[in-house]
Amino acid sequence: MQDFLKLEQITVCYSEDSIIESLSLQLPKGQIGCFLGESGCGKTTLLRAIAGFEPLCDGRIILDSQIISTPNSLALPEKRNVGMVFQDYALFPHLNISDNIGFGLKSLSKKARFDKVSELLELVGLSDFALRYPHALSGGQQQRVALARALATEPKLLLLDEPFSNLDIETRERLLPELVNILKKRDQTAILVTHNQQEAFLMADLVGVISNKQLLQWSSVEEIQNKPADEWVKKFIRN
Ligand SMILES: Nc1ncnc2c1ncn2[C@@H]1O[C@H](COP(=O)(O)OP(=O)(O)OP(=O)(O)O)[C@@H](O)[C@H]1O
Repeated sequence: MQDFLKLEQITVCYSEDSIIESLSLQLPKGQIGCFLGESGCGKTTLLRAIAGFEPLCDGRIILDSQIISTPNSLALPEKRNVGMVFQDYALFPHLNISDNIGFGLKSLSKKARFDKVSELLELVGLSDFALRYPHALSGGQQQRVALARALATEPKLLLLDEPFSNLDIETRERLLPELVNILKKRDQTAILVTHNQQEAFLMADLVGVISNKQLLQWSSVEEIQNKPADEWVKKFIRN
């Protein structure tokens, strides 16, 4: 399978301090990768570097055969065709839910835009909320709008930072297989950051365990569970 996303020995720093050091991985098209690791290990920083919000100190990032980050060049987030769902939703407060989801679809005809927004509203279970404004939705509902908005532009790569953290268990259990289903149907390549191992194991084709600035293992769920790379991964996975 052709590697669609390649991180080649990337180092990400804040000021003088490196947060991620010489990290490499490949993700084939249509696969879902997931980063796991203890709080503060750099999962979000890594996601932000892939999205183009953080420059690299070293290495390069290649997406669909295009170099999108090196220490000397950084394709802007909006130019690299990467969608991101943030922990804090980042919805437009002055737009209703339909317009939030359809924000990136202005080049479509009114009808095509309406159909696309309707499909996404249904996907995230918010068809009855199309005309509401973000402040009148629960945190979980806002998170689902953010997800629908990110999927709307059909990005080459979808990045999800703790996308389910504000959802109740029932919604999470309903949405998770639905999300995997829709990503797979669209051959959507995605990377997810989560604290929840169960979630990672249910969703991911490839799981990455990060600790001490390094990617300790990047492999299938089965391999992570049956052949952990070292004692640290073994202990972390069993926790
Ligand atoms: N803008 C910033 N400037 C300086 N240091 C930062 C900045 N953002 C994050 N850090 C530091 O970088 C490290 C990694 O943070 P990051 O948010 O990437 O971790 P994380 O694994 O996503 O954590 P969590 O699971 O708690 O969300 C932390 O030590 C954090 O304090």
